[in-house]
Amino acid sequence: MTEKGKKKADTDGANAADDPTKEEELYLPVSELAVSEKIRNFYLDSGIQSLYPPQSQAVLAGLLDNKNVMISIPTASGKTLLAELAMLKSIENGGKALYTVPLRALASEKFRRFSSFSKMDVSAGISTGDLDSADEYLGSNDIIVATSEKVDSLIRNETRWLQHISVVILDEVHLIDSPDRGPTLEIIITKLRRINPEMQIIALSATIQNSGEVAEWLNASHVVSSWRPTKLYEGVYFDGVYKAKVQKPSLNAKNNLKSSKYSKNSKTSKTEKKSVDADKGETEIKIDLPEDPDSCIEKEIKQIYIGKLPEAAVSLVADVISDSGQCLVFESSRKNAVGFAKKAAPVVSSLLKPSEKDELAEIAAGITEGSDTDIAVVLANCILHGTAFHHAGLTAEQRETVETSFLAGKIKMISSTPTLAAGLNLPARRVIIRSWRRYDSDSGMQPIPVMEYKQMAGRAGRPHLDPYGESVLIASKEDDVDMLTERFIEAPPENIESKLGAENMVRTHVLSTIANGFADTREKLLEFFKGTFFAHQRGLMSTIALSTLIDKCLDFLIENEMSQEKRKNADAVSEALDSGPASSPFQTADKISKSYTNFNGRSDAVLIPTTLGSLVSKLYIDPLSATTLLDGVLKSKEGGGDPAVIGFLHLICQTPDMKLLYMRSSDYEWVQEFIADNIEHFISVPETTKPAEYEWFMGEVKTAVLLYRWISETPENDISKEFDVGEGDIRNFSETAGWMANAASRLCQLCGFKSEAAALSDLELRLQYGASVDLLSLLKIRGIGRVRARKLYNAGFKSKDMLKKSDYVTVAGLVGPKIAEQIYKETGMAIDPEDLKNQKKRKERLKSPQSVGLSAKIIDVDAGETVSAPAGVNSETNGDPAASKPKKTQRRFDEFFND
Ligand SMILES: Nc1ncnc2c1ncn2[C@@H]1O[C@H](COP(=O)(O)OP(=O)(O)OP(=O)(O)O)[C@@H](O)[C@H]1O
Repeated sequence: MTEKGKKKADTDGANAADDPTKEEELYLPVSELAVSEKIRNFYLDSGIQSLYPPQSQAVLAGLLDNKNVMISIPTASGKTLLAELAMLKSIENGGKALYTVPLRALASEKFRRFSSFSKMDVSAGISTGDLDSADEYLGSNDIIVATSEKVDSLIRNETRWLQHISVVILDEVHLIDSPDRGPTLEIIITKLRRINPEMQIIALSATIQNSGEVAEWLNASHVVSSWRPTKLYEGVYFDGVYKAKVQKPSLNAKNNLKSSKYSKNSKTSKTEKKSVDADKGETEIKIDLPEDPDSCIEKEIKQIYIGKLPEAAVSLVADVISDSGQCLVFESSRKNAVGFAKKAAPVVSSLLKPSEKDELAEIAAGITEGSDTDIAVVLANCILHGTAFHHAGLTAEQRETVETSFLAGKIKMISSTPTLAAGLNLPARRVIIRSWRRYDSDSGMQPIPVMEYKQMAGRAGRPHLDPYGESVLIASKEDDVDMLTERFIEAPPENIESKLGAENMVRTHVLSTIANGFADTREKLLEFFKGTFFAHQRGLMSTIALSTLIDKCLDFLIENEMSQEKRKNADAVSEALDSGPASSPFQTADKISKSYTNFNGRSDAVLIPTTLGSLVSKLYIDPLSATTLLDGVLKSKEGGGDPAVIGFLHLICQTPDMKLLYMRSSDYEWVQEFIADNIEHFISVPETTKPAEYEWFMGEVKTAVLLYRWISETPENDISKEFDVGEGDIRNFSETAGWMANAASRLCQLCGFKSEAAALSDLELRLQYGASVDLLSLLKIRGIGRVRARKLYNAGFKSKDMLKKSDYVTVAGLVGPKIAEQIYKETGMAIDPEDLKNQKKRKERLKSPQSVGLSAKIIDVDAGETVSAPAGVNSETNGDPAASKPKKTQRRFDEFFND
């Protein structure tokens, strides 16, 4: 650190961040940062000369001095850079960093970024393995990226390198508010703080109302700012007019940027003019209002007249794309997201250049190469026209293609469900929030939360690319304009609230807390939970709620033999110490406290995890799932054993860890019939006289049938149509079911139920690959997949061993050269060089001048069987680039806009 920089950090510390008069510190030069020259040069070389004002604040608040900092600043204002600086500084001091994210896709994005740190000799790893593995091999990395669920499982599996973490980054910490993910996030923070009391915590969040409360909980300096690198206009569109306001940068809510040595944009132009498209009759008026004396936020208003197409949102999309911008449209449902991408496609297509169309055709071809489902074809068709949709029903690969093609500027518009708002960094010039209401099963259509609106709106304005961003709410009547402005644009975001009070959440975390030795008495359990945000936020009230919940959960765990309660006496204490997970790195010497006090009137006893309890904790399943699975297997054994696959699948669907498909009115008849036909295969069937239970049972059966179709090799497209789900949903269902099958198998092993353990282990593999049992031997070859495995099997190659008798050309003809090479490598066979030469020649022929271009790309895939078609397809295109579309895509193209 330079002397000057050091002095500032020492003397000013966190207080400087609260002092708006110290403007010269607002744009801290990178060259003066208290990090090594190597790190400074890395950023200087990438064009970052100085820190943005909120970033400077964070540094002054102790980011580089091992202090905890809670940073609540808008999207794209440079949070990741702050996380990087804190991590690099800590690593420089001999530490190790853990970067936690809410989504796997985000983990990959961050991992890609941190991999570029190899230039500074800093290594990065990503922990995406199964939720029951310790991933010890990652310990050699300086930075490890993981989702919060994965971190929770690493703690449960007592991963050793966790003890060496010197800085943890909590990305999107406002997700503490999420009922699904929030409790786990709170618990991992609480546990990590116990494991490494000296660890620095950097919490990153979008602007939320009560970030101060989170900062207090984390004992962190608080940096809050509405400063953005690009201006964000927030407004409402009605009847051809978009009226918007922009809020000028505000630091710590009260700071006002004045001109200074480092401030670059202290004044914004008052009379900027946008180019006017005469055809559309577009004009722009901007009026600067005087400073608002209360908030010190300057307001600027603009009004744009947008050419009216029959659909307002399409006009807004066309307007921004014709001005070289890109657009994100948020919808309330998947159906609407797909519908709007289709609706906007012809208009967007008319604005594309021929070269852009060619690029899009290649991307579309990639989509149809990867999947044969109807939805993939619709997506490919949209992409050909420059639009796309994005929702959880798409596969991870499809979503990634849409995201990267949008980031590269090729796809011009994405219409998406709100999941994208909380996800990747996908900024656009204009964000349109087409549906500001969403359906709620309890209360019907309801306005979305302000925080969600702000997250969506905040995606507008790409730093370094767009001069400004615009968010647009669409009013359907004039009266709605003011209402929408007040309800969303001018409203503060809601407070975030802990969701840890739910019994199922507490149950699973009580078990893991005992299993890892974080607490061994009821009192210590309560003490542990007092370290959570739930307890911090609720204060004294939480003690009553928590002690009642903990008692209830402990009763369940003791009754189901996952924990034992031993009364205090010398034997019990030594027994507890002996029988606990002695190798746990997290247990401290004071594991068994000398003084036991009564807890809630219960006995002063030691809590010990049983072997079953420890296993359930490591398997990362709800303890209730474990009892459901074990009870089911026991019941099936009592009934003679050997249940059919559908029986096991239904058992898995009975666990609380599985999400279920909804019953539609058209489902009742066939599900009832299916139950009647297979009644003897179900391990338990509720009585029809209990309608609520029976209704639930039918949902479980419906989900089990989907899984059954998947493992019976029913094509994905057929499953999609039958159950009205996307390919991504099929993968999610089968992945969770596979995880439960694995857990069930391990539980059976523990209980000595060998044949059930083996059957469930086979089922896990089948769920993983979506294939019948006869393919299992082949499916163990990496990257082979169920379709290729079936081709090999049908050609007589029924196992790895039988493949050893094959010749390369035949195998390559069946599965394509790449996979054939992989098979040969894995089975230890050598490829005859002559065979390889012939194969290459064949490939070259396919790349002949007639085959070049899109059609070659589509046809020349690695699945050998399709390679015979290029000439026919190419002759169809007749050299016309517009006709260079995938055959399949074109075939279904006519139907595309008609439904
Ligand atoms: N001080 C800076 N000077 C110039 N560019 C910067 C600076 N800080 C960050 N950036 C750039 O701004 C862009 C957005 O930064 P970043 O991704 O860190 O924002 P973010 O707040 O993490 O966004 P999000 O909320 O979407 O995750 C990146 O391209 C980054 O390189």
